[in-house]
Amino acid sequence: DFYSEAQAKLFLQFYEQTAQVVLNEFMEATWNYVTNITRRNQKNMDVKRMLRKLQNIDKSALPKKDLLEYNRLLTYMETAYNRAEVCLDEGPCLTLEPDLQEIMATSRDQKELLWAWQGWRDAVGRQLRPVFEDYVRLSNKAAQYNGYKDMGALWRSEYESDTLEEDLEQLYKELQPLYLNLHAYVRRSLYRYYGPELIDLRGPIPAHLLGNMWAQSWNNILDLVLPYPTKAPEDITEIMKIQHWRPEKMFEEANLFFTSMGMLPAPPAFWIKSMMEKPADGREVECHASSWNFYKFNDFRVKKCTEVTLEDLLSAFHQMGHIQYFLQYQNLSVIYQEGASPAFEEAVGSAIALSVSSHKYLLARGLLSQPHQDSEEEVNFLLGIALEKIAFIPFSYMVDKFRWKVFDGTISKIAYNQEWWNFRLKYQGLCPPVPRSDDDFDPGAKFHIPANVPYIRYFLGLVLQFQLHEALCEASGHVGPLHQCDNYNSKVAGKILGDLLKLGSSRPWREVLQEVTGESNISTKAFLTYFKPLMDWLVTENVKQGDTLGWPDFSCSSEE
Ligand SMILES: C[C@H](NC(=O)O)C(=O)O
Ligand SMILES: [Zn+2]
Repeated sequence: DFYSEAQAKLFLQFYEQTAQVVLNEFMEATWNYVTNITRRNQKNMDVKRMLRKLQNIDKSALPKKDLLEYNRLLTYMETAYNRAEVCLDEGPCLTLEPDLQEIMATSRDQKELLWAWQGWRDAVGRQLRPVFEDYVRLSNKAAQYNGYKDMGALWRSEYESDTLEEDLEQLYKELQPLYLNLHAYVRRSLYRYYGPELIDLRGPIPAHLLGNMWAQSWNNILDLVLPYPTKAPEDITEIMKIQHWRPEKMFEEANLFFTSMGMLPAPPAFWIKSMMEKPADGREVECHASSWNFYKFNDFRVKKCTEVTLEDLLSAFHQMGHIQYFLQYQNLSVIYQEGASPAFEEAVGSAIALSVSSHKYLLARGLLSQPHQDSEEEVNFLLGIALEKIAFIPFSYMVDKFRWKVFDGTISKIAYNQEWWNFRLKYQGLCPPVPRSDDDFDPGAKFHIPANVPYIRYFLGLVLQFQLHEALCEASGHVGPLHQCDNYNSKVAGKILGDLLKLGSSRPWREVLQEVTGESNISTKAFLTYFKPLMDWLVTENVKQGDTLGWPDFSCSSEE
């Protein structure tokens, strides 16, 4: 064998020490950059980034010249995204967070929505179009240096499966009926509000009307689509503002939930070093929310430009799920300090957030005052959750299906934008509200693409979070509909979840999943159980309205 046992141990010890130091320095430098985007920090970040790349040589054994070019491109794309803004003819410029996101979430004026939607894509997408093909070329070169045919293959290898793409297609097929019924119902509601000149009842939905810059989740248009408007739910965002919630309190709420389950509290450094709000001193920062492990005892931080809304409260729980994972596995070797798979990292916080969304929890925490929900109010409630979770199914599936085809060359650079919209039509039943050209680069308007962050983890995490939630609900002794389950205070559930997270990536994810849920594969069963009452209602409603599932009229008025 290549190493004797002793030599192998020695190597791993050496690796452990150097990796831990290099990783810590890399994270510090990158943190300094994303929380204060200046030229100097950028330079510093490049060097550190190289070290990090060199350190985990398996990730990019590129020749130095290519490595420098690759890092320059990555930094350029991410910086361009973080600095992009949309300026009014006279007066202020608007940033994505919070300005443009606020418009997309709250405006009901389609002209204003179009202005924000198009302005953002003009500001950031177009700028990245020229560099993206170099990014693709160098990504594939780096992947080939590591023995993969292209970067998509390297990304997929994270899931230790030689049937990943078939398994993903199967999960998507099982969930598609939910999406088609939600899409038809929402389209009907938007037709009532915006009228036939904007909405074709047999066509795709214009992408700027769904309450989100990328139409990836539609929770912000619940008021437009409420099944029983006379039984509208209380507005939790309003209640949070009236109760003077602050970002720090939102993270404290999440921390409290984990400790109520007997799990680990966020350490002092977290509360001191995190960036929980967009700085008021004019510093340019990367607002996209993320959690950070500094590979140094108890130094874990979150970075989020938190607004006081229900959406951001749930997002704070999502981030605290990442922090809890860091805490639980921090005594493992650096090599194992990651999730069982990236999907597990994305599922933890969101699984807890399913308890937080429950009527029972929100009532107990004083965020709702109405003691119970009748069956119609439950349909309203489930639709609210569906607008976030069911709408997200096709978006989270298609982002990397698109990128895998870009990396493997099926989608050539002259077709990037056209293919992106083909995928948006095929999977989401959306179309651009204004004609697009090949100078546009709409994929570049979504953080994860310029930031080089894989996305299929969110699709798998979406399914897995319900699977974990169901297992924890069973353990905590919940009886009744899954959507009424709240695991707050359950030490039994906390023990199961804590033991899962302590393993990091030291055990194959199928084994780990089997121990917690009894199944060794990611399964849509819990997702379908959770939404069954709503699905029955949607199917009945769509039949009553005579609505067509899907979008046989395949183009928007703007594309005629
Ligand atoms: C779902 C994904 N979440 C994240 O990046 O934390 C997103 O925002 O698109
Ligand atoms: Zn995440």
